[in-house]
Amino acid sequence: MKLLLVVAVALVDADGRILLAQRPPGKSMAGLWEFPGGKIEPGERPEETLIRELAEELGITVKADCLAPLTFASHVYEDFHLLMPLYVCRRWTGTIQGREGQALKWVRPRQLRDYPMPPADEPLIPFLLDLV
Ligand SMILES: Nc1nc2c([nH]c(=O)n2[C@@H]2O[C@H](COP(=O)(O)OP(=O)(O)OP(=O)(O)O)[C@@H](O)[C@H]2O)c(=O)[nH]1
Repeated sequence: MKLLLVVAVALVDADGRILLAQRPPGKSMAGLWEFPGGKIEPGERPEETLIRELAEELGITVKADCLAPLTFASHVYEDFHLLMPLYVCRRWTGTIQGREGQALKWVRPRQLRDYPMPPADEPLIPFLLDLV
């Protein structure tokens, strides 16, 4: 089975809320809420992937040393195995905007379970509850 490496980040604001992005219609798992991020392109370091994805998806600038590793997801989907490191970031520059038409929501860790997420993400929630 194919191993898919995706890198994601929990952006945390000054109130301890976490940013979720809603997968747009037409994509797999449309409507579910996920952490910003994406697939690692050949030759990229995971931090570079996140820096690129955060600029493309949200219009913000993040430095590699503001990305702290938190945990990872390992989940079997129907046609691939997802391995997804999750970073935490509390510092960025620029104003967050959904540049790909995706809805965005700042969510308190205790409210994360109110937002349907991809199945790979559910085991990550306790780590976020501990963090904030
Ligand atoms: N960015 C992100 N991707 C996630 C999360 N959880 C999760 O299962 N994934 C999966 O990881 C893959 C990320 O792909 P992507 O974000 O780069 O590309 P994409 O939306 O076009 O995916 P697609 O090829 O399934 O349509 C998707 O299969 C997505 O469903 C998450 O919290 N954040």
